[in-house]
Amino acid sequence: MAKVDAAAIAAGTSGVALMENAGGAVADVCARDWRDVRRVLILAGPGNNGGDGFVAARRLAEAGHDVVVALAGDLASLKGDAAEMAERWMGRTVDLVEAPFGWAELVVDALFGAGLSRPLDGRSAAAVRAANDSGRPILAVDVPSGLDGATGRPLGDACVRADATVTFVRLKPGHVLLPGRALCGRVHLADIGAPDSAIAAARPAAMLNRPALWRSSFPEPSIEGHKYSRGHVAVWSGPPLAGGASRLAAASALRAGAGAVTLVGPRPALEHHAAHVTAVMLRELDPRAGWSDFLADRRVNAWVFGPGAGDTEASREALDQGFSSGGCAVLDADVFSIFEDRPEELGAAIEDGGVEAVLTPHEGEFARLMGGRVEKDASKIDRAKAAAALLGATVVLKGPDTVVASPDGRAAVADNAPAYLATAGAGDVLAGIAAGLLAQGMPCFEAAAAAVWLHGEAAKSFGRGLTADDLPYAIPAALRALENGDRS
Ligand SMILES: NC(=O)C1=CN([C@@H]2O[C@H](COP(=O)(O)OP(=O)(O)OC[C@H]3O[C@@H](n4cnc5c(N)ncnc54)[C@H](OP(=O)(O)O)[C@@H]3O)[C@@H](O)[C@H]2O)[C@@H](O)CC1
Ligand SMILES: [K+]
Repeated sequence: MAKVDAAAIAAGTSGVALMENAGGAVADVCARDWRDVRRVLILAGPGNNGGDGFVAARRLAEAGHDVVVALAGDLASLKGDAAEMAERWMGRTVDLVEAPFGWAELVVDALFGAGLSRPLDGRSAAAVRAANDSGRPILAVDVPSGLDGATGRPLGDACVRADATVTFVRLKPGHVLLPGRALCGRVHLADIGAPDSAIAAARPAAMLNRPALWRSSFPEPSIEGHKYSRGHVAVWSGPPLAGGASRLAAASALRAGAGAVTLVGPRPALEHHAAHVTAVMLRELDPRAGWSDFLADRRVNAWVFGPGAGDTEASREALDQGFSSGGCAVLDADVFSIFEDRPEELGAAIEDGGVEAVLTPHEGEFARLMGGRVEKDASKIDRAKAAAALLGATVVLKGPDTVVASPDGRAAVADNAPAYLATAGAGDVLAGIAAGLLAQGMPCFEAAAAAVWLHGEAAKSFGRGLTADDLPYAIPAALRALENGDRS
């Protein structure tokens, strides 16, 4: 944002104009979302975030509100645009320690924004705690004070818990990554007049995971096609009593549009599968040849390994065969135990086999695989990107804010997963959807991002009470939402 700011100013939009628009947007949200509120307390910090607060104070007072500004520090030490805006404020200003929380009906948090450089302490930490404890609604300017907008994590113990946040130009990682997203409340994005050329000057760290990002490569079934032209997915099945996971993946790959899906495994496991599946095919494993012959069949376009596979000798052997046969692969679950603390070796196996791989670890599996190689304080976006670069694969770092990262540096963050999607087996479904899309020719990053989005939409269409068993049946509703252009 500092780059955008500088480029906007160089292109002729003054810093004061940007600040006027930013503060104006805050006042507009106050007036719109808190229509009946009259008494507004504005907590203003020592930098430009505080400057936005002074503009909002003036605009709200002009609109007839009773406004008090509680300033951290003294007026004389304000600088630049913030000093200018403080000068234009003709109303009441008190010291932060005298902030009248009891009087206020709404608190605007303009203490710290993008310039937060260390944990809050002393008077600002006390003010933030008092604001949170006041029971008054809080509207944060840019980011809730105390939150690191780049990582989505508070820098220390004290952080504003806002009901709503107004940010400018573009969302920041902290508005979508957790716990930041929860601390922001409803997020309003305001255009403050930064020209497009200035915005283009900054490369975004990530995109929101929306259909616009991958829709152009989403597979469209052709009327002239047949089942194999829509792709064939092979799913490795582990031992009989762990079969549910691979079955969920297989059913989901089919629902995502793969023309054919086969579960491959030892006979006792297939006998269990046979009691459950109909459209999914079963292929008994040749105890001598393994599944490499099957994968070598040119009609298998994508394979899934991990769900319910088990960390056994047979599993390791089958995974090796998978790597040697190349193709597209979704690697999940037990793959991360098999390669515990050995991501370089997993990366080498992917590279040597010429495999186009999508890896789908949750945080625990990610830590198991990566050991200490990725800085744990880095943002979830940066951690996923670092792993993707090291592994030479698309990494889907799962959670309520799933990040998909490509080795080429692109990343997408999902914000559409409902809380009840955190249920046993949901990850197996995600792996299956991704494989179904890969088999239809979608590139890894796009397939992974689309799978994550569809997974979230499927869950939402089903609603609460969802189990992973329900998810494959809910995929058609998500595909319909995509077709109808919802949320694109
Ligand atoms: N294009 C845009 O997006 C636009 C952005 N705008 C707005 O500008 C905001 C960014 O402004 P900013 O850079 O001045 O930083 P800001 O957050 O006000 O804080 C810096 C001050 O706080 C201090 N400080 C830091 N941490 C501290 C701590 N823990 N405890 C105590 N002090 C601490 C720090 O001191 P220092 O670290 O230098 O010692 C410095 O004095 C942005 O969020 C948005 O609201 C709009 O106006 C216009 C267009
Ligand atoms: K703030």
